[in-house]
Amino acid sequence: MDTLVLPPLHTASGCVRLPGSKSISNRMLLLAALAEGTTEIHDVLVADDTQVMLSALQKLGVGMTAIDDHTWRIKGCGGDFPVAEADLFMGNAGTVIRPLTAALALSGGHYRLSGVPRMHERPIGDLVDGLRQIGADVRYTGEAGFPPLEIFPVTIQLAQPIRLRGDVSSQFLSALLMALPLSGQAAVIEITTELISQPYVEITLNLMARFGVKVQREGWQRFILLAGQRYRSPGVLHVEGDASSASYFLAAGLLGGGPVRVEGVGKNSIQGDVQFAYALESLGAHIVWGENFIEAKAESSAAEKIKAFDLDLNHIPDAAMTLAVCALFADGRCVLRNIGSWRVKETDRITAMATELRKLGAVVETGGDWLAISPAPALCLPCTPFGAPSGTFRRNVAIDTYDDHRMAMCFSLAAFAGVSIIINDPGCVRKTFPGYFAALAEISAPVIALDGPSASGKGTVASMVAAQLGYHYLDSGALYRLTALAALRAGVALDDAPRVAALAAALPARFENGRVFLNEDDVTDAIRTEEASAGASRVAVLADVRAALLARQRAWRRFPGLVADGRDMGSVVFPSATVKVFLTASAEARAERRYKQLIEKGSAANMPALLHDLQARDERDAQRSEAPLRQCEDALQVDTTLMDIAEAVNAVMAIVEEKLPDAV
Ligand SMILES: Nc1ncnc2c1ncn2[C@@H]1O[C@H](COP(=O)(O)OP(=O)(O)O)[C@@H](O)[C@H]1O
Ligand SMILES: Nc1ccn([C@H]2C[C@H](O)[C@@H](COP(=O)(O)OP(=O)(O)O)O2)c(=O)n1
Repeated sequence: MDTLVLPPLHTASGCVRLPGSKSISNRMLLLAALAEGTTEIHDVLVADDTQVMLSALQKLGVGMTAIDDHTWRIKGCGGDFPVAEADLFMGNAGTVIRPLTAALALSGGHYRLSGVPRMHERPIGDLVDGLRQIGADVRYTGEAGFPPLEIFPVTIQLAQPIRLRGDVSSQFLSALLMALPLSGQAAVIEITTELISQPYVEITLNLMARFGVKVQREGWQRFILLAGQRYRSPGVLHVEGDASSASYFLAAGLLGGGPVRVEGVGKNSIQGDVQFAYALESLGAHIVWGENFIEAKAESSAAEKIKAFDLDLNHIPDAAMTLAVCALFADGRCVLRNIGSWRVKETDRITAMATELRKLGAVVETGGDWLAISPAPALCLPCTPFGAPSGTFRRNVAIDTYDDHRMAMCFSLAAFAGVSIIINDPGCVRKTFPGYFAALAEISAPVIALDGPSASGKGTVASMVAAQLGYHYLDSGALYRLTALAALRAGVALDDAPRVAALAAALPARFENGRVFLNEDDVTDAIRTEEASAGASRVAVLADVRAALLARQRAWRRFPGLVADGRDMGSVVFPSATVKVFLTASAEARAERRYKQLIEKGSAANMPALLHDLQARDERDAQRSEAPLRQCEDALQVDTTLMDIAEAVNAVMAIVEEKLPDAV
């Protein structure tokens, strides 16, 4: 089994672009297929659960074109699927099997629906009961009440109101609501129990309205559809970012100090899970709401724990899992209430959560629909950006994830206790967020930033420190050199900012085993020539070029950590770096090093000319308006004039040991 070792995490800050919402993506894809006309859907989530929907619709003969990875053009079939008989694989995607079962039951075809073994343990009886009341012929081919299912063609009768339970999953109601307009008849649904997870039903009603179908609702008990309503394509739609996925990063903003901003959801989101931000506020987070972002940071910078909570979380069952892990950091017993739906999700989440939290040392009590978590006294930690005593937390615990993406994602937050955590089968996040760990690393993986002038030894020292720690290494200067080389080769003037920036943004660069490639061309030596060095220094003054390279540099921040060298690593690219070193040496010492380097390579070298060039480059790097070379206030200086390489490495390692003791 694959495992991922997360390093101890201490701080989190930065910005995360969220993947598209799963709930919205799958509803929009289905409604577009059921509509008349063509719909273009942008920002669709690319993950297992949406792939299940796309594959099923494709198999049903719906006309679909991928414009790019995240954009689909769907030619609606008005509910008349061109393929009238099919076997459809539903994986473990509840947001696919429930609505498709209802839509297919009303479509007049013959279909078989099955999924992974866990899907065959997840109840669907309430929906089937609802469908049978209107004459649908849906049969269980395994155990009664559970998939797999077989659906036969019938004539639908909507004379009586449909009586439906709403206390196991709100998806049964969403599924019926989305399917009923296919009948063209008037319909009434009466909910016979409490309706859980109501905000998800609101998403359904909202999206149906965008496709032209209005549902009248009397409280959460009665839903009325007038006759003759048909879905019509609204043209172009955009999927919001996933609010459940946002919860991990917002929680990281609290546990790791923040601020952490998630982009793609905001104050006008139609997803109920944005309410998680209010829950987090009650734990001590400071939240800022924007049109298209939410930002979280710890309210206080003093050493304190997060506040214990007792919350009814029925409205945010998915994001609530994130709160369960936050409870490890609380100042007392925390209670999560009204979360019975956890029992029928990807796994029995109440049992799974309790088992894994106990491994970390928490005392956990469970009930049918609740969970109480008391951090063991040893776990009552101060919020970590302010110095958690990591010796008190169980370290290197291996967390089982039960093929449940949310178990993997929420338990990653336990690393903010300042201990390493092992995530078993981390790949299960592919269900809704394949890039989750990369995104978490970009805001939280430890960074050691080494800045300084040319030939101070940055590259040599940074790569050796990275090797000692097992960290990744970013030679940011190489990106400027590659940009200059690409421009020289393409005949683009080095001061033509827009064109050089375009080259920088699309740089087909690869770093492999110490070699550097532009496309398939090994340019390791070519970027070190004097021409490329002078060119790099010229393109580095262009603001557009620096902006174009920013995201690329930040993407190097991966687990277990990064050593980055350059001119602005600590000031601009990684301002939250845990360790910042300014490496320097006298101009004479640096010129002498370059001289030796050239002689060793067998190149001609002239000491006075080298010194002159180096001073000119220092001047240009220091005087430019964009990210000039300077020592940050929070950087420690290491002057290597009188040090050899080993001494310089030791000097930097001594700083690392003090600032990042658990890395060494
Ligand atoms: N402390 C040092 N003492 C002597 N030579 C050094 C030292 N640090 C680096 N060098 C040598 O100086 C040259 C330039 O070092 P490099 O790491 O490329 O500097 P930078 O990345 O700062 O431009 C290399 O040949 C390297 O071996
Ligand atoms: N983060 C960075 C890294 C390099 N640069 C500029 C500074 C130099 O002129 C070029 C090449 O950088 P590099 O570190 O490879 O150069 P030296 O080895 O220090 O001579 O790019 C920058 O502006 N910002």
